[in-house]
Amino acid sequence: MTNLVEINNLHFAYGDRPILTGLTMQFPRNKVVAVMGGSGSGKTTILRLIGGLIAPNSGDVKLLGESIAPTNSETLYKQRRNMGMLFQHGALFTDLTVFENVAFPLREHTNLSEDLLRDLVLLKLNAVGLRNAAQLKPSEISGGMARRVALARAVALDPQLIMYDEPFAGLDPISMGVTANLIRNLNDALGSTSILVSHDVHESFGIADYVYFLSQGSIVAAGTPAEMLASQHPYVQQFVNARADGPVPFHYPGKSLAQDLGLGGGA
Ligand SMILES: Nc1ncnc2c1ncn2[C@@H]1O[C@H](COP(=O)(O)OP(=O)(O)OP(=O)(O)O)[C@@H](O)[C@H]1O
Repeated sequence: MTNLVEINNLHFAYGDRPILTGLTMQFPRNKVVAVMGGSGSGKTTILRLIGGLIAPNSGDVKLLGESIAPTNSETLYKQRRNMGMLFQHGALFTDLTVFENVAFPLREHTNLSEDLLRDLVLLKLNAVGLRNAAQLKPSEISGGMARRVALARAVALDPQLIMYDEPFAGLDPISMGVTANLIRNLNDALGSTSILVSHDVHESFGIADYVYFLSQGSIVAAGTPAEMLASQHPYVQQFVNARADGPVPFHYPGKSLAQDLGLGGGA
């Protein structure tokens, strides 16, 4: 099986508001795949569906050929064991040291001896350059370092799938580059598959094998970063060139301003 994750003709709505409409995507093994799209286009929703936090209305998400089972806690628990997630606001536990933050998933999911656990945690911290910060508390490290600790924690169990939601948000340019390289290197060292949700074209294109552009609930363009840079698709062009005007909507969908102000007029 070449795809670790497959999404087939998936529909999802929050209440009566459709978010994803006929979404089909593939995430091949050992690849870093970026998912890009305007604010509110449904990128985080895709990660939540893959993580089984929410269930599709129709269509399905498969991990290793098996449907993600949000309603079967035993199956979902096993599937989650194969996933590392770095969510947008995935903060560290502030009262635990850096070491204990990374040890947390190992303590939760395994019965490793203290010695083995210590070695594994130190290896993960070493991979993100923070072995010597193991005994510090989150309040004693920088934002970029905290992101790297969260990264070490996300890969503590050597997951086959690693999902990143806006991993570059709020980082200075150097930390951004460091984080991007880490995402690529961890993916290759672990032989895993990474899904990267990000607005940052430069960093994402620098490390991704493949890029999906999401708009209005489905994929509007996809290809390698080089293909996307050469694409004439107006949506891709607006994104890649960071233009304020274009098909990427600025307004949250709903009534027009004229309607809201009681001036009549169309949508
Ligand atoms: N729990 C929820 N209940 C209702 N609507 C929600 C919920 N979570 C998200 N939404 C809506 O679903 C849409 C898609 O949200 P999502 O977070 O997936 O977008 P996104 O592409 O990740 O956006 P951003 O880049 O701004 O983080 C948004 O319009 C949002 O308002």
